[in-house]
Amino acid sequence: MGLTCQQLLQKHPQAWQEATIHPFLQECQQGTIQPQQFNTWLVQDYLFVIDFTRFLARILAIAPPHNFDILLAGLSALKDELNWFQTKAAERQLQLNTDKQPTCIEYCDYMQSLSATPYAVQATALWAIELAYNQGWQLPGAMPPPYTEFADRWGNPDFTTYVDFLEQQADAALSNASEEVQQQATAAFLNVARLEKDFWQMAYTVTSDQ
Ligand SMILES: Cc1ncc(C[n+]2csc(CCO)c2C)c(N)n1
Repeated sequence: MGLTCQQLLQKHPQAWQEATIHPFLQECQQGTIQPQQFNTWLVQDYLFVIDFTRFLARILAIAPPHNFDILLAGLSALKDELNWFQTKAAERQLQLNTDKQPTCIEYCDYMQSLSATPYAVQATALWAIELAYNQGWQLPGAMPPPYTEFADRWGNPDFTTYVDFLEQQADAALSNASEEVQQQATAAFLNVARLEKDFWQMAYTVTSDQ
């Protein structure tokens, strides 16, 4: 019996809710988030996306060629994404040349460690990481400025379509995976969910000098 991404969501609703529903996002939607907390998240997410770019490049290196279209689209979108983070940070006068916080380090180390796992596991993790932002920024509903463009960037229908393609690719890789690989994919999904929750929380626990 194969494993699918939808089964992971159905079997672990609590873990996934905690990854995608957080006071940070609700306060963005209400316009009540403290700028210092938002800025902490923004800088750390930029540092995360740099490592995510390397993670995606390593996935491309082991992907079957028929998955290249989607993965290359994702990689080339990251060029704009990183530039956009730099623009947002400059607008807020934030220093991007900053140390990673422990949660950001843990998440980046985790993505690095996934390179030792089979493609099906990495494709599942990639889908979960992107879905977390797609749903997280979509679920609260329309956000007021200056958060509108953040919510639109990751909640928009084109990004949802991209995440759907990632799901299809992960499902295809999982469909002929052994029991052991399916267990690894489940563990990856749960790790991503936990790290996403911790990443939102990081904005509150860290006293930022931003
Ligand atoms: C902690 C954290 N988790 C997931 C994402 C999602 N994400 C990673 S790269 C990227 C750009 C398009 O592929 C997006 C949306 C994030 N940014 N930060």
